[in-house]
Amino acid sequence: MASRSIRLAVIPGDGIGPEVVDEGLKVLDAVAPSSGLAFERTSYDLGAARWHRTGETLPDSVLEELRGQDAILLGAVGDPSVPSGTLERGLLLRARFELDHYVNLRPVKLFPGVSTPLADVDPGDIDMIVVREGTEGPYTGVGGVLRKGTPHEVATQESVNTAFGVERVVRYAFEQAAARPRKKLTLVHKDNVLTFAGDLYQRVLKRVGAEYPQVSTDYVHVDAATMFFVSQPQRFDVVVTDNLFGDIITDIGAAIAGGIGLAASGNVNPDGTAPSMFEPVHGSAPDIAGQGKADPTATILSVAMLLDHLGAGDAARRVEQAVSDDLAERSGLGARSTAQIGEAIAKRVSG
Ligand SMILES: NC(=O)c1ccc[n+]([C@@H]2O[C@H](COP(=O)([O-])OP(=O)(O)OC[C@H]3O[C@@H](n4cnc5c(N)ncnc54)[C@H](O)[C@@H]3O)[C@@H](O)[C@H]2O)c1
Ligand SMILES: CC(C)[C@H](C(=O)O)[C@@H](O)C(=O)O
Ligand SMILES: [Mg+2]
Repeated sequence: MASRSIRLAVIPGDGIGPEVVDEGLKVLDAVAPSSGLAFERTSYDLGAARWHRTGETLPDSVLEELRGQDAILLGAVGDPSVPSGTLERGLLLRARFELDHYVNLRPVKLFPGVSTPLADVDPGDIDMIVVREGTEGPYTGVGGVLRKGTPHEVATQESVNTAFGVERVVRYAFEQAAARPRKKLTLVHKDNVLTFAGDLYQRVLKRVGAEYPQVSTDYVHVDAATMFFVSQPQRFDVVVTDNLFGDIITDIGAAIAGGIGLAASGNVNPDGTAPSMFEPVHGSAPDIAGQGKADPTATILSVAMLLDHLGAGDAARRVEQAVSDDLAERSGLGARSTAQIGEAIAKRVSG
């Protein structure tokens, strides 16, 4: 069978980013020959080291190169030696915004044999997808500061929500819900306080929902959602929420599903006007960087999402199965290094 050629951009980034990406690529190399895809990889030197050297975060020329790729795999960005926000906004958010990643897809699933801090959880109780809006909300950078450094300083950070932006992400979430057995979509917001944005989300949910009579909908305030994630995770099937709420609840989602080292994500451009970008939910973890302690599983599961996105569903399922088998045996294996976990999963995929 002739393989379809895929241009894959790899952005290892900072801290544990390069360590976990190495393992993700080992697994990709193991599955690629039987995936129907042939990957041509280009690695991009972006992150703290480049910023120190050149002052650049994501130069226009690199952004244009990224646009020409079919998909992107990213490790993590951010480093204590760089002012907070410089790389997060200048590199990661710039890529998400410029490449119109309006869906930030974050599955929250407890794999068999993985321990969760929650008591009395049955298999299947933690199995949801968070559809986080990716290009709007409080993330756009609208706002500013007056009288900085004085006792009268005023800092504003506005949440931008457009009918266009809300409708497209809500519609995507309905499509996800319609394709799942439970067919349930929960809007998570804070419409009792953020009345303008919350009301827009509510009206769009109702209007678009009329086209999906088979999907049941409900609404949970974000503060209550943080509680229900921990006390009744089985309430949730597909969740749609804004950019900031989605950021916060998916770290909780990671914690209930076995830890941040297992949480995968895709920054998806569903219209295909630019490449989608896959990355673990976690950050650069400076506290453990360079020690071989990082769990590469989140990145490996992000590789599975990347394969799925590229139409290689069978290969994606094989990677997920290999991860699931590895996780099922993990508790008996003692501590393993980043590379040992990656190699064990790659071996399962190959053989
Ligand atoms: N997508 C991204 O690139 C991304 C996401 C989150 C945070 N960040 C950035 O990363 C830096 C650190 O942020 P933070 O400390 O809030 O979040 P973090 O996710 O990097 O780390 C939080 C905690 O989780 C642990 N952890 C994270 N990933 C792990 C893994 N794979 N295996 C084992 N343990 C893991 C860390 O050791 C740390 O104790 C900051 O600069 C932040 O802005 C980047
Ligand atoms: C680093 C930061 C910009 C990012 C976000 O807030 O989206 C991160 O926390 C994430 O969850 O991917
Ligand atoms: Mg986050």
